[in-house]
Amino acid sequence: MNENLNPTNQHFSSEEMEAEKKLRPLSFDDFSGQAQVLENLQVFVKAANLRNEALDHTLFHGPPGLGKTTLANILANELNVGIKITSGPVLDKPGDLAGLLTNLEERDVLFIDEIHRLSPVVEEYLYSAMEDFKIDIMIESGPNARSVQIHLNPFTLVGATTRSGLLTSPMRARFGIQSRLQYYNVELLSTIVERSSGILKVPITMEAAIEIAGRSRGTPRIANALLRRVRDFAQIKGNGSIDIEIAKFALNALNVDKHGLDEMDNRILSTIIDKFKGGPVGLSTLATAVSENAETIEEVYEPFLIQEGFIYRTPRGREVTEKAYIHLGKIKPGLGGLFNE
Ligand SMILES: Nc1ncnc2c1ncn2[C@@H]1O[C@H](COP(=O)(O)OP(=O)(O)OP(=O)(O)O)[C@@H](O)[C@H]1O
Ligand SMILES: [Mg+2]
Repeated sequence: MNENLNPTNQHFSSEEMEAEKKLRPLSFDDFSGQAQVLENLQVFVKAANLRNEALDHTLFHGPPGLGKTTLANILANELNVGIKITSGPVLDKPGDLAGLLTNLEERDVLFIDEIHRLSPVVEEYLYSAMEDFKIDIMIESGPNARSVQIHLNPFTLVGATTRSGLLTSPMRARFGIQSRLQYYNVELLSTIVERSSGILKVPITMEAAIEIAGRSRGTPRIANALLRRVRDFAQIKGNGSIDIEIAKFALNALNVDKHGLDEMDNRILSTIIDKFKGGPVGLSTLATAVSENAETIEEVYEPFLIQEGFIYRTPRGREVTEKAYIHLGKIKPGLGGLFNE
Protein backbone atom coordinates (compact mmCIF):
# COMPACT_ATOMS: atom_id res chain seq x y z
CA MET A 1 0.00 0.00 0.00
CA ASN A 2 1.38 3.39 -0.90
CA GLU A 3 1.43 5.27 2.38
CA ASN A 4 1.75 8.69 0.85
CA LEU A 5 -1.25 8.30 -1.34
CA ASN A 6 -3.49 6.42 0.96
CA PRO A 7 -5.63 8.79 3.03
CA THR A 8 -6.39 6.13 5.63
CA ASN A 9 -2.90 6.77 6.87
CA GLN A 10 -3.58 9.47 9.46
CA HIS A 11 -0.17 11.12 9.46
CA PHE A 12 -1.11 14.32 7.75
CA SER A 13 0.90 17.15 6.27
CA SER A 14 0.20 20.74 7.26
CA GLU A 15 -1.56 21.21 3.93
CA GLU A 16 -3.96 18.41 4.84
CA MET A 17 -4.54 20.03 8.19
CA GLU A 18 -5.47 23.32 6.53
CA ALA A 19 -7.92 21.51 4.26
CA GLU A 20 -9.35 19.79 7.31
CA LYS A 21 -10.05 23.07 9.08
CA LYS A 22 -12.30 24.23 6.29
CA LEU A 23 -14.51 21.21 6.76
CA ARG A 24 -14.70 21.40 10.54
CA PRO A 25 -18.21 21.90 11.95
CA LEU A 26 -18.49 25.05 14.06
CA SER A 27 -21.68 24.53 16.00
CA PHE A 28 -23.72 21.73 17.56
CA ASP A 29 -26.07 21.91 14.59
CA ASP A 30 -23.25 21.30 12.11
CA PHE A 31 -21.99 18.27 13.96
CA SER A 32 -23.43 14.88 13.00
CA GLY A 33 -23.40 11.76 15.11
CA GLN A 34 -22.33 11.08 18.71
CA ALA A 35 -25.98 11.77 19.56
CA GLN A 36 -25.77 10.89 23.25
CA VAL A 37 -22.60 12.92 23.81
CA LEU A 38 -24.03 15.88 21.97
CA GLU A 39 -27.35 15.81 23.73
CA ASN A 40 -25.65 15.94 27.13
CA LEU A 41 -23.22 18.65 26.11
CA GLN A 42 -26.06 20.79 24.85
CA VAL A 43 -27.73 20.61 28.25
CA PHE A 44 -24.54 21.41 30.14
CA VAL A 45 -23.70 24.33 27.87
CA LYS A 46 -27.19 25.76 28.12
CA ALA A 47 -27.09 25.52 31.90
CA ALA A 48 -23.64 27.11 32.10
CA ASN A 49 -24.76 29.92 29.81
CA LEU A 50 -27.90 30.47 31.83
CA ARG A 51 -25.96 30.77 35.07
CA ASN A 52 -23.17 32.63 33.35
CA GLU A 53 -20.69 30.17 34.81
CA ALA A 54 -17.76 28.35 33.30
CA LEU A 55 -18.67 24.91 31.95
CA ASP A 56 -17.31 22.01 34.01
CA HIS A 57 -13.96 20.66 32.88
CA THR A 58 -14.57 18.31 29.98
CA LEU A 59 -12.63 15.31 28.73
CA PHE A 60 -13.03 13.81 25.26
CA HIS A 61 -11.50 10.46 24.59
CA GLY A 62 -11.59 8.06 21.70
CA PRO A 63 -9.68 7.06 18.57
CA PRO A 64 -8.16 9.66 16.21
CA GLY A 65 -10.28 11.65 13.78
CA LEU A 66 -13.67 11.25 15.47
CA GLY A 67 -14.17 14.89 16.43
CA LYS A 68 -12.44 15.63 19.76
CA THR A 69 -10.72 18.82 18.60
CA THR A 70 -13.83 19.77 16.67
CA LEU A 71 -16.00 19.47 19.79
CA ALA A 72 -13.56 21.51 21.88
CA ASN A 73 -13.90 24.35 19.38
CA ILE A 74 -17.66 23.94 19.20
CA LEU A 75 -17.88 24.18 23.00
CA ALA A 76 -16.07 27.51 22.95
CA ASN A 77 -18.38 28.76 20.17
CA GLU A 78 -21.52 27.63 21.93
CA LEU A 79 -20.34 29.11 25.22
CA ASN A 80 -19.55 32.23 23.31
CA VAL A 81 -16.06 32.46 24.79
CA GLY A 82 -12.47 32.42 23.61
CA ILE A 83 -10.35 29.31 23.27
CA LYS A 84 -6.63 28.82 23.86
CA ILE A 85 -5.15 25.71 22.33
CA THR A 86 -2.11 23.76 23.43
CA SER A 87 -1.03 20.16 23.83
CA GLY A 88 0.52 17.89 26.43
CA PRO A 89 3.95 17.50 24.85
CA VAL A 90 4.28 21.25 24.21
CA LEU A 91 3.81 22.24 27.85
CA ASP A 92 7.03 21.12 29.38
CA LYS A 93 7.37 23.57 32.27
CA PRO A 94 4.77 24.79 34.78
CA GLY A 95 5.79 28.28 33.67
CA ASP A 96 4.40 27.66 30.16
CA LEU A 97 1.11 26.66 31.66
CA ALA A 98 1.05 29.63 34.07
CA GLY A 99 1.37 31.99 31.13
CA LEU A 100 -1.63 30.46 29.42
CA LEU A 101 -3.76 30.25 32.54
CA THR A 102 -3.25 33.83 33.64
CA ASN A 103 -4.28 35.03 30.18
CA LEU A 104 -7.63 33.29 30.23
CA GLU A 105 -10.69 35.48 30.45
CA GLU A 106 -13.71 34.55 32.45
CA ARG A 107 -15.35 31.31 31.16
CA ASP A 108 -12.74 30.82 28.42
CA VAL A 109 -11.84 27.36 27.19
CA LEU A 110 -8.31 26.05 27.54
CA PHE A 111 -7.94 23.10 25.20
CA ILE A 112 -5.14 20.66 25.95
CA ASP A 113 -4.77 18.06 23.24
CA GLU A 114 -2.96 14.78 23.99
CA ILE A 115 -3.50 15.47 27.65
CA HIS A 116 -2.11 12.04 28.57
CA ARG A 117 1.30 13.36 27.56
CA LEU A 118 1.55 16.13 30.16
CA SER A 119 4.67 15.86 32.29
CA PRO A 120 3.95 14.96 35.93
CA VAL A 121 5.06 18.39 37.22
CA VAL A 122 2.85 20.25 34.80
CA GLU A 123 0.00 17.92 35.55
CA GLU A 124 0.31 18.49 39.26
CA TYR A 125 0.44 22.23 38.70
CA LEU A 126 -2.80 21.99 36.78
CA TYR A 127 -4.66 20.39 39.66
CA SER A 128 -5.09 23.49 41.81
CA ALA A 129 -5.85 25.56 38.72
CA MET A 130 -8.67 23.19 37.83
CA GLU A 131 -9.98 22.78 41.32
CA ASP A 132 -9.75 26.21 42.93
CA PHE A 133 -8.80 28.43 39.98
CA LYS A 134 -5.60 29.30 41.81
CA ILE A 135 -1.96 28.83 41.00
CA ASP A 136 1.30 29.51 42.77
CA ILE A 137 3.96 31.28 40.85
CA MET A 138 7.53 32.05 41.78
CA ILE A 139 8.54 35.66 41.62
CA GLU A 140 12.05 37.03 41.64
CA SER A 141 14.98 34.69 41.96
CA GLY A 142 17.92 33.97 44.22
CA PRO A 143 17.50 34.87 47.90
CA ASN A 144 14.39 36.98 47.21
CA ALA A 145 12.56 34.22 45.40
CA ARG A 146 9.14 33.55 46.83
CA SER A 147 5.95 32.02 45.68
CA VAL A 148 2.74 34.00 45.45
CA GLN A 149 -0.73 32.75 44.89
CA ILE A 150 -2.66 34.10 41.92
CA HIS A 151 -6.38 33.85 41.36
CA LEU A 152 -7.45 32.83 37.90
CA ASN A 153 -10.65 33.59 36.09
CA PRO A 154 -12.99 30.60 36.20
CA PHE A 155 -12.31 28.66 33.00
CA THR A 156 -13.09 25.34 31.38
CA LEU A 157 -10.32 22.91 30.71
CA VAL A 158 -11.13 20.72 27.74
CA GLY A 159 -8.81 17.76 27.45
CA ALA A 160 -8.57 15.35 24.55
CA THR A 161 -6.86 12.00 24.40
CA THR A 162 -6.78 8.93 22.23
CA ARG A 163 -5.33 7.02 25.14
CA SER A 164 -7.52 7.49 28.17
CA GLY A 165 -5.88 4.46 29.75
CA LEU A 166 -2.72 6.49 30.18
CA LEU A 167 -4.42 9.28 32.08
CA THR A 168 -3.67 9.29 35.79
CA SER A 169 -6.69 8.81 38.02
CA PRO A 170 -6.29 12.16 39.85
CA MET A 171 -6.32 13.88 36.46
CA ARG A 172 -9.32 11.97 35.24
CA ALA A 173 -11.21 12.65 38.48
CA ARG A 174 -10.96 16.39 37.90
CA PHE A 175 -13.11 16.27 34.78
CA GLY A 176 -16.76 16.72 35.64
CA ILE A 177 -17.81 15.79 32.11
CA GLN A 178 -16.27 12.83 30.32
CA SER A 179 -17.32 11.69 26.88
CA ARG A 180 -16.10 8.81 24.83
CA LEU A 181 -16.50 9.26 21.09
CA GLN A 182 -17.59 6.27 19.02
CA TYR A 183 -16.92 5.24 15.44
CA TYR A 184 -19.51 6.54 12.97
CA ASN A 185 -21.73 4.29 10.92
CA VAL A 186 -21.89 4.51 7.14
CA GLU A 187 -25.10 6.49 7.12
CA LEU A 188 -23.68 9.23 9.34
CA LEU A 189 -20.41 9.29 7.45
CA SER A 190 -22.22 9.68 4.17
CA THR A 191 -24.07 12.74 5.48
CA ILE A 192 -20.69 14.13 6.55
CA VAL A 193 -19.31 13.43 3.08
CA GLU A 194 -22.31 15.19 1.53
CA ARG A 195 -21.90 18.19 3.82
CA SER A 196 -18.19 18.39 2.98
CA SER A 197 -18.79 18.15 -0.77
CA GLY A 198 -21.19 21.05 -0.40
CA ILE A 199 -18.43 23.11 1.21
CA LEU A 200 -15.92 21.99 -1.45
CA LYS A 201 -18.53 22.76 -4.13
CA VAL A 202 -18.26 19.39 -5.79
CA PRO A 203 -21.49 17.63 -6.75
CA ILE A 204 -21.75 14.06 -5.47
CA THR A 205 -24.37 11.34 -5.81
CA MET A 206 -25.76 9.64 -2.74
CA GLU A 207 -24.40 6.31 -3.93
CA ALA A 208 -20.91 7.73 -4.26
CA ALA A 209 -21.11 9.33 -0.81
CA ILE A 210 -22.07 5.95 0.63
CA GLU A 211 -19.19 4.25 -1.18
CA ILE A 212 -16.68 6.72 0.27
CA ALA A 213 -18.28 6.46 3.71
CA GLY A 214 -18.00 2.68 3.69
CA ARG A 215 -14.29 2.82 3.15
CA SER A 216 -13.54 5.40 5.83
CA ARG A 217 -12.89 3.22 8.87
CA GLY A 218 -15.81 4.80 10.73
CA THR A 219 -13.82 8.04 10.84
CA PRO A 220 -14.91 11.49 9.57
CA ARG A 221 -11.32 12.62 9.06
CA ILE A 222 -10.68 9.72 6.71
CA ALA A 223 -14.01 10.27 4.94
CA ASN A 224 -13.06 13.89 4.25
CA ALA A 225 -9.57 12.97 3.11
CA LEU A 226 -10.93 10.33 0.74
CA LEU A 227 -13.47 12.80 -0.58
CA ARG A 228 -10.73 15.27 -1.44
CA ARG A 229 -8.70 12.63 -3.27
CA VAL A 230 -11.74 11.35 -5.15
CA ARG A 231 -12.54 14.92 -6.13
CA ASP A 232 -9.08 15.14 -7.74
CA PHE A 233 -9.89 12.11 -9.85
CA ALA A 234 -13.28 13.52 -10.75
CA GLN A 235 -11.71 16.75 -11.93
CA ILE A 236 -8.86 15.21 -13.88
CA LYS A 237 -10.35 11.96 -15.15
CA GLY A 238 -14.05 12.82 -15.11
CA ASN A 239 -16.35 15.79 -15.49
CA GLY A 240 -15.80 17.28 -12.05
CA SER A 241 -18.73 15.71 -10.29
CA ILE A 242 -18.54 12.52 -8.26
CA ASP A 243 -20.68 9.55 -9.21
CA ILE A 244 -20.33 5.93 -8.19
CA GLU A 245 -18.10 4.99 -11.15
CA ILE A 246 -15.52 7.68 -10.57
CA ALA A 247 -15.65 7.06 -6.80
CA LYS A 248 -14.95 3.36 -7.24
CA PHE A 249 -12.28 4.02 -9.83
CA ALA A 250 -10.52 6.53 -7.57
CA LEU A 251 -10.75 4.44 -4.41
CA ASN A 252 -9.29 1.45 -6.23
CA ALA A 253 -6.53 3.57 -7.73
CA LEU A 254 -5.76 4.85 -4.23
CA ASN A 255 -5.56 1.28 -3.01
CA VAL A 256 -8.06 1.93 -0.27
CA ASP A 257 -9.09 -1.19 1.52
CA LYS A 258 -12.67 -2.32 0.87
CA HIS A 259 -13.52 -2.06 4.56
CA GLY A 260 -11.41 1.03 5.10
CA LEU A 261 -8.91 -0.89 7.21
CA ASP A 262 -5.52 0.74 7.43
CA GLU A 263 -2.07 -0.77 7.35
CA MET A 264 -1.88 -1.48 11.08
CA ASP A 265 -5.36 -3.04 11.12
CA ASN A 266 -4.31 -5.41 8.37
CA ARG A 267 -1.00 -6.12 10.05
CA ILE A 268 -2.79 -7.02 13.28
CA LEU A 269 -5.12 -9.40 11.46
CA SER A 270 -2.45 -11.08 9.37
CA THR A 271 -0.15 -11.43 12.38
CA ILE A 272 -2.82 -13.17 14.42
CA ILE A 273 -3.50 -15.48 11.48
CA ASP A 274 0.07 -16.19 10.37
CA LYS A 275 1.94 -16.22 13.65
CA PHE A 276 -0.70 -17.32 16.10
CA LYS A 277 -2.90 -19.62 14.03
CA GLY A 278 -5.80 -17.21 14.24
CA GLY A 279 -5.51 -16.81 18.01
CA PRO A 280 -6.24 -16.61 20.80
CA VAL A 281 -3.22 -14.47 21.48
CA GLY A 282 -2.63 -12.22 24.49
CA LEU A 283 -2.58 -8.47 23.97
CA SER A 284 1.05 -7.96 24.98
CA THR A 285 2.31 -10.83 22.83
CA LEU A 286 0.39 -9.43 19.88
CA ALA A 287 1.72 -5.93 20.57
CA THR A 288 5.30 -7.17 20.49
CA ALA A 289 4.68 -9.10 17.28
CA VAL A 290 3.36 -6.03 15.42
CA SER A 291 5.80 -3.61 17.17
CA GLU A 292 3.06 -1.41 18.56
CA ASN A 293 2.23 -0.36 22.06
CA ALA A 294 -0.35 -2.58 23.80
CA GLU A 295 -2.51 0.36 24.95
CA THR A 296 -2.56 1.80 21.44
CA ILE A 297 -3.77 -1.48 20.05
CA GLU A 298 -6.40 -1.70 22.74
CA GLU A 299 -7.66 1.88 22.47
CA VAL A 300 -7.05 2.87 18.87
CA TYR A 301 -7.09 -0.20 16.61
CA GLU A 302 -8.97 -2.94 18.34
CA PRO A 303 -12.30 -1.14 18.95
CA PHE A 304 -12.88 -0.76 15.23
CA LEU A 305 -11.78 -4.31 14.41
CA ILE A 306 -14.12 -5.65 17.07
CA GLN A 307 -17.01 -3.43 16.03
CA GLU A 308 -16.67 -4.54 12.43
CA GLY A 309 -16.45 -8.21 13.40
CA PHE A 310 -12.85 -8.95 12.41
CA ILE A 311 -11.68 -9.98 15.84
CA TYR A 312 -13.19 -10.82 19.17
CA ARG A 313 -11.94 -11.00 22.69
CA THR A 314 -11.92 -14.21 24.65
CA PRO A 315 -10.65 -14.73 28.19
CA ARG A 316 -7.49 -16.18 26.63
CA GLY A 317 -6.85 -13.30 24.24
CA ARG A 318 -7.76 -12.00 20.81
CA GLU A 319 -9.04 -14.24 18.06
CA VAL A 320 -9.76 -13.42 14.44
CA THR A 321 -13.09 -14.25 12.87
CA GLU A 322 -13.84 -15.91 9.57
CA LYS A 323 -14.42 -12.43 8.12
CA ALA A 324 -10.73 -11.65 8.72
CA TYR A 325 -9.63 -14.73 6.76
CA ILE A 326 -11.93 -13.84 3.90
CA HIS A 327 -10.84 -10.22 3.95
CA LEU A 328 -7.16 -11.14 3.69
CA GLY A 329 -7.79 -13.94 1.20
CA LYS A 330 -6.38 -16.52 3.58
CA ILE A 331 -7.63 -20.00 4.25
CA LYS A 332 -8.76 -20.89 7.71
CA PRO A 333 -6.93 -23.99 8.97
CA GLY A 334 -9.35 -26.85 9.31
CA LEU A 335 -11.44 -25.77 6.35
CA GLY A 336 -8.67 -26.86 3.99
CA GLY A 337 -8.65 -30.25 5.73
CA LEU A 338 -11.85 -31.19 3.96
CA PHE A 339 -9.93 -31.63 0.77
CA ASN A 340 -7.08 -33.62 2.28
CA GLU A 341 -9.06 -36.40 3.79
N1 LIG B 1 -19.29 14.75 13.68
C1 LIG B 1 -18.64 15.31 12.67
N2 LIG B 1 -19.31 15.88 11.66
C2 LIG B 1 -18.65 16.40 10.62
N3 LIG B 1 -17.31 16.43 10.49
C3 LIG B 1 -16.59 15.88 11.48
C4 LIG B 1 -17.20 15.31 12.62
N4 LIG B 1 -16.24 14.85 13.43
C5 LIG B 1 -15.07 15.12 12.83
N5 LIG B 1 -15.28 15.74 11.65
C6 LIG B 1 -14.26 16.12 10.69
O1 LIG B 1 -13.13 15.28 10.89
C7 LIG B 1 -11.96 16.04 11.07
C8 LIG B 1 -11.18 15.44 12.21
O2 LIG B 1 -11.83 15.70 13.43
P1 LIG B 1 -11.01 16.16 14.73
O3 LIG B 1 -9.78 16.88 14.34
O4 LIG B 1 -11.96 16.84 15.62
O5 LIG B 1 -10.63 14.73 15.31
P2 LIG B 1 -9.87 14.39 16.67
O6 LIG B 1 -10.76 13.44 17.40
O7 LIG B 1 -9.45 15.62 17.35
O8 LIG B 1 -8.59 13.58 16.13
P3 LIG B 1 -7.13 13.42 16.82
O9 LIG B 1 -7.29 12.40 17.90
O10 LIG B 1 -6.28 12.89 15.71
O11 LIG B 1 -6.72 14.76 17.30
C9 LIG B 1 -12.43 17.47 11.33
O12 LIG B 1 -11.66 18.39 10.62
C10 LIG B 1 -13.83 17.54 10.82
O13 LIG B 1 -13.86 18.10 9.54
MG1 LIG C 1 -7.58 16.43 17.62
